[in-house]
Amino acid sequence: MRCGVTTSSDRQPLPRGTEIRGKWNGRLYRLERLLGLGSNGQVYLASSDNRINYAVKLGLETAELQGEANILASLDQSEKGRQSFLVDVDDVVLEGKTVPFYVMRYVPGSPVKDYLRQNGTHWLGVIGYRLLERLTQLHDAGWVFGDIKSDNVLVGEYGRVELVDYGGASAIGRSVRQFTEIYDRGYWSAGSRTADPAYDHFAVALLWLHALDGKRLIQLTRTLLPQNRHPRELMKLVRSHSRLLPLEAWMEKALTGQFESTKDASRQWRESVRISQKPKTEGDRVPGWMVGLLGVAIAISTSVAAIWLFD
Ligand SMILES: Nc1ncnc2c1ncn2[C@@H]1O[C@H](COP(=O)(O)OP(=O)(O)OP(=O)(O)O)[C@@H](O)[C@H]1O
Repeated sequence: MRCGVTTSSDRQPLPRGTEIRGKWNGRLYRLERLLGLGSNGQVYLASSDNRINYAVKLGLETAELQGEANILASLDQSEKGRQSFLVDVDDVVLEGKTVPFYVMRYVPGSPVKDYLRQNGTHWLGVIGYRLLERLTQLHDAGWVFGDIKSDNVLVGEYGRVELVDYGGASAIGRSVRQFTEIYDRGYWSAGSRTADPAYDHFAVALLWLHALDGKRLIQLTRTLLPQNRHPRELMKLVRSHSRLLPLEAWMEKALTGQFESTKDASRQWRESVRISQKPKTEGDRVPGWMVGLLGVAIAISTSVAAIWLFD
């Protein structure tokens, strides 16, 4: 969990149009707008060489930022088939102070909770599947994401899913570096904080509970005595929610660490969604194109195919 020490996020955001030039590598970035304030730093959408597709993270804690950049570099190394995420690491002098920063590929999209609110919960099947596919790649490369939560799971056009904030990623077998309390299996007495794929499966289940039934989840965390925090309490929420009930078996396995692998979690998700999409009444019917979209995501998992579907 993050400790609440003072960091650059407590500082006023830098005005739009601020230019920063790296002290060592010399690249110039123009900060276009603030994307997010984290406990560790400020993240800006930025342009360089007239391309607006960078996210620059500025912080005051050199060690912390350097640690995050190192993780991103190792991830790029172990996931060679993917487009690199880390672009640059440098320092900039601002008002006489040296401020470390690193530059990432910009990920367009909205936090998954907002996306489902704006576009409808019928997107859950496709988004959930794509999230599990991304986690499969990460786990196969030897990493656990750790800090899964709505702000870190961004959904773009046609339900495309990308993770941000890899600062919390941990090598499998190490302790989870960073987590958010209500998503943490340790908090719910459901297992250790050792990084294994099941740690992420648990957090994915909490993500769906939080996104679809946030009020009751928060209420539960406020009223339960610590010794009563347990997956069975979470399952009571699942069983009494019309959207989550069809995913009951999947949610139970995720909350109790019963998937053999993330591939297995992904396969069982697909199966649960397929069954839950069978309409019980006419009004229940999931749009045909949505079923098709999941089918195509499964077959090829590329957005090109999704765009084609809409043409
Ligand atoms: N590469 C990116 N592309 C787009 N948005 C991003 C990117 N990286 C971060 N963000 C946005 O900035 C926010 C804060 O960034 P980040 O999570 O890295 O900071 P943090 O200090 O680790 O935050 P937290 O305390 O919330 O974990 C993210 O929630 C996300 O909305």
